[in-house]
Amino acid sequence: MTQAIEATGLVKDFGATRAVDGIDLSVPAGTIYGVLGPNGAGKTTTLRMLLGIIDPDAGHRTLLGESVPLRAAHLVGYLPEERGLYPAMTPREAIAFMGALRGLPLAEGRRRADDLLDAHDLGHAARKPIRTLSKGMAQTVQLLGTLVHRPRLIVLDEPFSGLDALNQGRLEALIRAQAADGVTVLFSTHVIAHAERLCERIAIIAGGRVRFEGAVEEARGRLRPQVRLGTRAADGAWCAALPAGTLLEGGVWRFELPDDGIEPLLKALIAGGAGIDTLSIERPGLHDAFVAIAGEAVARDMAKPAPAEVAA
Ligand SMILES: Nc1ncnc2c1ncn2[C@@H]1O[C@H](COP(=O)(O)OP(=O)(O)OP(=O)(O)O)[C@@H](O)[C@H]1O
Repeated sequence: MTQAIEATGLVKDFGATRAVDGIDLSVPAGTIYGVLGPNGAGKTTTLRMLLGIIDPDAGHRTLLGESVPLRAAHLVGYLPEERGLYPAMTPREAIAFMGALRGLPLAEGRRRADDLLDAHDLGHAARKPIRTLSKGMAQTVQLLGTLVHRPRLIVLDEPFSGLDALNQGRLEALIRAQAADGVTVLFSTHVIAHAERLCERIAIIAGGRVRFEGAVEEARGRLRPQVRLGTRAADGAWCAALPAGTLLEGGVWRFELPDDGIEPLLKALIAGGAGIDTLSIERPGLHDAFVAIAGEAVARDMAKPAPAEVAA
């Protein structure tokens, strides 16, 4: 199997609302894959359909080779967007319980829970009621419960929301470690930076549709590198050599890298006595690519926190 997940033409309506409007995506086995989109884009509904928690109104999906996704449930770990653990349970019991729900014997679950909690600096809290833990600690416990049965595919819905910077960094490390072990990781996010740092491939979703699906590098490659050039001379005949569309911003020329590279332009500037002060050539980031693909309005919506984050 080369694809951990394949979906074609997924559609889901809730009453008069079309939450997902014909989504295709494929997640290669062993990759870290990001589903990016603003709140309400249809990410959660898509993940739930992929996992078999809800059925699509139209379309097909295959999960770890199973056309009935629930048949692969024991090989899958899922962290839902709504977090919640029984407050009276201990982390050790909660993790073992979550493993048992995926077919792991309880005794083995407890053993693994102890190891996982120790490895994540939570050994001291293993036997305390969850209600006494901080929110970040409880979220880590839930995540460990998602991993305890050693799934081959992990699906995390907005896993970074509600975590402080330290715990976000830890979660990034954990996702990388899982992928290094050959586990496929699929996560949704409305924060482009997390996807840029972690993902090989992404789907950009807005309004229930996929606007882009493919490698992060391919998305970034859709935009040309940007050149910033500072010159000592304010103008001269050499200005004619600057590409069409060049802007002057705060005394610095800004333009897209020409097809034939920077050298012919530099020769013209040197010959014309422009006096080169500063020069930088920058590859566009995923944020710029996102704006080009999905538009400014969707990119602005991405910056808005999820309702759950506002309430937190
Ligand atoms: N069970 C439901 N009943 C009615 N409408 C729903 C239901 N679930 C989702 N929707 C609607 O479907 C659309 C997509 O929601 P979805 O939760 O999939 O988006 P999302 O991208 O995950 O956003 P968020 O991160 O805010 O959850 C939204 O308009 C939402 O209000």
